[in-house]
Amino acid sequence: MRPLQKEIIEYEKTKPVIDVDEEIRRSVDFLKNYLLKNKGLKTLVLGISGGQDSTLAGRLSEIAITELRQETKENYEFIAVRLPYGEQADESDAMQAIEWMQADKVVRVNIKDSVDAMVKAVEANGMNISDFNKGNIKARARMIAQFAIAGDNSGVVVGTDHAAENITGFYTKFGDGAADVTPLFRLDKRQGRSLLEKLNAPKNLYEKTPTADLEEDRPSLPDEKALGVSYTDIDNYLEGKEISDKSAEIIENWYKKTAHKRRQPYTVFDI
Ligand SMILES: Nc1ncnc2c1ncn2[C@@H]1O[C@H](COP(=O)(O)OP(=O)(O)OC[C@H]2O[C@@H]([n+]3cccc(C(=O)O)c3)[C@H](O)[C@@H]2O)[C@@H](O)[C@H]1O
Ligand SMILES: Nc1ncnc2c1ncn2[C@@H]1O[C@H](COP(=O)(O)OP(=O)(O)OP(=O)(O)O)[C@@H](O)[C@H]1O
Ligand SMILES: [Mg+2]
Repeated sequence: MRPLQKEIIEYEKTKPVIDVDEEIRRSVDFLKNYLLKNKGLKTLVLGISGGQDSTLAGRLSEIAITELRQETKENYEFIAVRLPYGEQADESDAMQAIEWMQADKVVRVNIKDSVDAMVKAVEANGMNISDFNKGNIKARARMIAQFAIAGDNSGVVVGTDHAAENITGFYTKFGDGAADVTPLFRLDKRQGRSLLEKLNAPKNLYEKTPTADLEEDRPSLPDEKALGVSYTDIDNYLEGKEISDKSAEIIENWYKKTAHKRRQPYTVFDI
């Protein structure tokens, strides 16, 4: 195994082989225990995009909340949040995911006006916000909405970060990277898919091509195209398998380049 590969696997805590039932239970119990240990917290809040990760994190959240309600007789709730930028091309997938996970409540916040207003206000200073940069504003607008909903409902924001995304830093810093609890941390992409399969999710949702879908110039751009490496290679790398030097180098470059996203802000004590 490559020396950095070993270090990354230890950091991401990915197992080469998982017991799917055990991992489902582990995530559900984690969410339940977190709410039970932090008295006053009653709600889990999560944006549902129609993609694999939020479908899984949403179903795990609903299972946790349903069990908590049954076991405590208290008013725990899971709020699924739709956060389209205007019209979303795969809106029907998002609604199918919400129906399947049986979310207690659905809230819809269209982020278009706030994102466009932010772009306009910044550009009024003579700057030009690129389509790529605007994509990160969209991810941060979604973060603001979810924290506002959590704030109004004694809730915490669920994040969908997992090993195969964390390793490449393929998320917006303080955007979708910002959350209170991340039940998928440790799992790679195919392991997440196997949890969804076990939970009897609709196949079209977990076999869908992963996309951040943040750019207007490149709609539904597959993550694998943006990253230059496949999730199969990333998963194999995280499971300690040998992959081509070319793919390993791409992964390790992303890992090094995005180190700043996996930590607290730098201070005078860091340099
Ligand atoms: N060395 C360093 N030390 C400390 N801070 C550093 C830094 N380099 C950049 N930064 C800071 O980080 C910022 C850049 O990071 P960031 O804003 O995240 O932006 P960036 O990493 O450039 O872009 C985010 C990437 O994640 C993808 N994404 C975003 C959201 C969701 C998903 C998804 O899969 O759903 C994917 C998106 O498509 C794009 O490729 C800079 O503006 C700067 O503020
Ligand atoms: N249009 C959206 N509406 C609601 N939430 C969203 C939307 N887009 C992104 N999100 C949130 O941002 C998270 C990060 O997006 P990401 O694309 O990594 O995950 P995903 O769409 O759930 O799965 P996949 O990686 O398979 O596309 C989502 O899991 C979801 O919580
Ligand atoms: Mg997506």
